[in-house]
Amino acid sequence: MSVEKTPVEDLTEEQAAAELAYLAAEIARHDELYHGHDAPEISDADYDALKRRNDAIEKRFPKLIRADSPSIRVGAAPLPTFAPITHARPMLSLDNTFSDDDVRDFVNSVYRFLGQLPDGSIAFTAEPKIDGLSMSIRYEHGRLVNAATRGDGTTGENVTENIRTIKEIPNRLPTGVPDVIEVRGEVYMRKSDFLALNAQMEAEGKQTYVNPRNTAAGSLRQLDARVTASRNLKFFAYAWGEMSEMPADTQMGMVEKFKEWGFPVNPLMKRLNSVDDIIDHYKQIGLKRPDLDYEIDGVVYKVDRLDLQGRLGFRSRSPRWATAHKFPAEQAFTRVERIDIQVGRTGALTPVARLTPVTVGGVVVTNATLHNEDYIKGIGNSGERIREEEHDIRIGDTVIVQRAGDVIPQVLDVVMEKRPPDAVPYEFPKKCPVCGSHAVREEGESVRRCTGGLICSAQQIERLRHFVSRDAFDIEGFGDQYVELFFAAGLLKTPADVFRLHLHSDEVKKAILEYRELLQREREERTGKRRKKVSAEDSRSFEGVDKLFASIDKRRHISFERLLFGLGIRHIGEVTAKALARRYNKPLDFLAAIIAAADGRPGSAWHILSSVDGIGGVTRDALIASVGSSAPAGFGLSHESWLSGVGLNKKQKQNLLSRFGDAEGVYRVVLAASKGAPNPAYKDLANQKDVGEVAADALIDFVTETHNREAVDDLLSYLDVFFDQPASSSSELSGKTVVFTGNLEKMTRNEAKATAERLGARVSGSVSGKTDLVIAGPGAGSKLADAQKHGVKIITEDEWLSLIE
Ligand SMILES: NC(=O)c1ccc[n+]([C@@H]2O[C@H](COP(=O)([O-])OP(=O)(O)OC[C@H]3O[C@@H](n4cnc5c(N)ncnc54)[C@H](O)[C@@H]3O)[C@@H](O)[C@H]2O)c1
Ligand SMILES: [Zn+2]
Repeated sequence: MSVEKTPVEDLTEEQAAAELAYLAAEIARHDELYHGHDAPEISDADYDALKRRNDAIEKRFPKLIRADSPSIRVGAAPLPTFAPITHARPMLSLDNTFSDDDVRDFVNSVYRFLGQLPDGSIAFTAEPKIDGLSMSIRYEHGRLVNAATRGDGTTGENVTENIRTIKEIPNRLPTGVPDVIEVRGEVYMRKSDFLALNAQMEAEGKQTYVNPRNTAAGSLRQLDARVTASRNLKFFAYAWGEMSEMPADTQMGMVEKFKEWGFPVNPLMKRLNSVDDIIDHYKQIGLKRPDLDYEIDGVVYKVDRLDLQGRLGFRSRSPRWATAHKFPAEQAFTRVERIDIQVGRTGALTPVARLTPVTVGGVVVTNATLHNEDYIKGIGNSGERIREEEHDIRIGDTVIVQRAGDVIPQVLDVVMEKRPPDAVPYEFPKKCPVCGSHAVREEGESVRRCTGGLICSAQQIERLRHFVSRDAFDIEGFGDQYVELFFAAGLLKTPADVFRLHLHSDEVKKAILEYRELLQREREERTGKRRKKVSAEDSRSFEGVDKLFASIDKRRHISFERLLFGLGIRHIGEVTAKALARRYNKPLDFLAAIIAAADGRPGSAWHILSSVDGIGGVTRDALIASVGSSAPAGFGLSHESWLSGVGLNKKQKQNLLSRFGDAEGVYRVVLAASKGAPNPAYKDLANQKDVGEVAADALIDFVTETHNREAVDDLLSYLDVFFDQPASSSSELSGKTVVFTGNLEKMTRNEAKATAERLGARVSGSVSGKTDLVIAGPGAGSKLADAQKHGVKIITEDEWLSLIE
């Protein structure tokens, strides 16, 4: 998704520096994902756009070029899993060109650099840019001695054993080959092999691969060379590293030699002089692209004569004598058969278009994400149009999909001429397709979310993890694995199930045992070693289970604020939970307050009116009051004179008129707002410190969902909820600011903090003149020194404990 960016010419130096820092980190991250892990997060086109932005900023602010700039780095550091190999000559990247003009510029720059007129006398080779993984293979005395990936250009990964499994790559060379040669080229996977592999994965119920490039890279960088062998990888030779002797003096001549020596070379390579011929060859290759059995992402041009290449030399990350002319992102037409809604772990509803399968760049595309309901309508994240009016996406529509590189394809546009006459605008569901709870969309958000957090199976794992976590119910020993394990075993669905686990103690133990066996089997498969079987009688294995039940039991006595926070209601963080717990001191009061507030939840007109610039709460309420007392239209009072009578200043009046058209428009909105104005109960809830409207709305959404109330009632039947006493003002500590530092030995930090707060103290993270007391455990450092400096009283943990007794 594109975000509006400040044009490079408008950036201040400060903004430029900040953006370069961001881009350096972001591009390095994508390099690592792409080159290091063969698992990119963004498309190549998006990645290239980041690089271009970086280059443009650096061009305008050359002083700001960073030492870690992506314009001077290649690839990503080799993985430590493989032994490193330092390349005898660096393996560089290529400069990119995207338009015909860029190609002209490249050719002209070559002539200029060599001090020649662009008279067409210099020959260039043009060959497909294979989308694979570059490799340097070293032969000594005709024998393959090692092979390395590019890595960061200087050091690559030793993958010799894996390379030996590729049949196309000779192990021995014919006689007459120079003593030392390094042949470089691209390892790739054929599209047909890729599709067959995916078909097999699917048949075995396994995860399929995304594209041939990442699959080739992943297949090659395997610790077990047998896996590589099973993948039928291929190779094209097109470059070289160290050569003890040069067998040719042109690029073309070198590639011909490689062919003679038994290496596969690409048949579409040509030698050309004029820019027009070069561009024509690019187009020819582009036309053949869909029929080639390997993926290519452009055409590489290189100066043919090696002596000229030598004079042109290198920039920091690429040769000056070559460039890669990239193809635009690949697109195809297909039909939207269905729109499915997926519910994520946080409850977000994401629409996915199910497409008639279509091949885009060798990859069969069947799905495309539609992001959210606005995207379907053609509206972007900031409310801007991303497609023409009426080009909303409908079931039955023929659409243009783009697979800009590797990630999930996008639907670019709708072909209106092919829209079936009966296609209707897509109606986004208002209910969660997984659990049936209502799905709400918050003001200013594009995402619609399921409110049935506790009972929605799409979200349950996430909620349960949160429920048992440190800051919520704090159940000792209940880690994420247990949550997943018990969930999978059907023992744990809602929070109340946590307190029922001990009733299924045998099943709990069985689940844990099976899990341990699985871990052991995996370990054995990895290491090839067998171990003693874990036995059910092994009592030690289950020591932990009884402990777990004990720590669950301990938490049946729980504070209201932890309970509230533990439910994982959206926007109810610790601070808000605490504020609510302080305000209400019976669960029923709390529930009643929310139900009363639900009836008085303001309508959208009220929100719209509140959002007009310059209209604060007082003015808004005055406007609303005025429509209640005098009804203009019916009593001969014009809308204009009504508006003038409210007592607005000029600016406010202007803003209202420009937002709602005319006085009548303003009147209508105010009237609607008066009907949907918040009631006192809502205001009371939302106006509390640390609560606010967003949290109030989330609470209402949660409580008004029957399923949630049932789940909470169920939970409450196991709990003994206590409400923190309002801070007793008689306590010695009330109103004091305290700081804990060093290691506390008898209580956790959280416990210490909670007790201090219960006694009315404020807990701060740093010592200042305002601090009243520092509790220092062993290992206290700078805070202790600060306390001494400010003359603050310092006590030990034991002294603290006796103080609070
Ligand atoms: N999606 C992402 O997150 C992400 C991240 C990093 C890189 N990338 C993609 O990877 C590429 C950038 O990586 P790069 O630095 O390797 O540059 P590059 O792929 O643009 O060009 C250099 C490489 O081209 C290869 N190549 C293929 N055929 C060739 C031929 N005939 N002659 C010479 N070289 C040939 C070589 O392996 C060489 O190393 C871009 O396509 C970029 O979009 C994507
Ligand atoms: Zn749901």
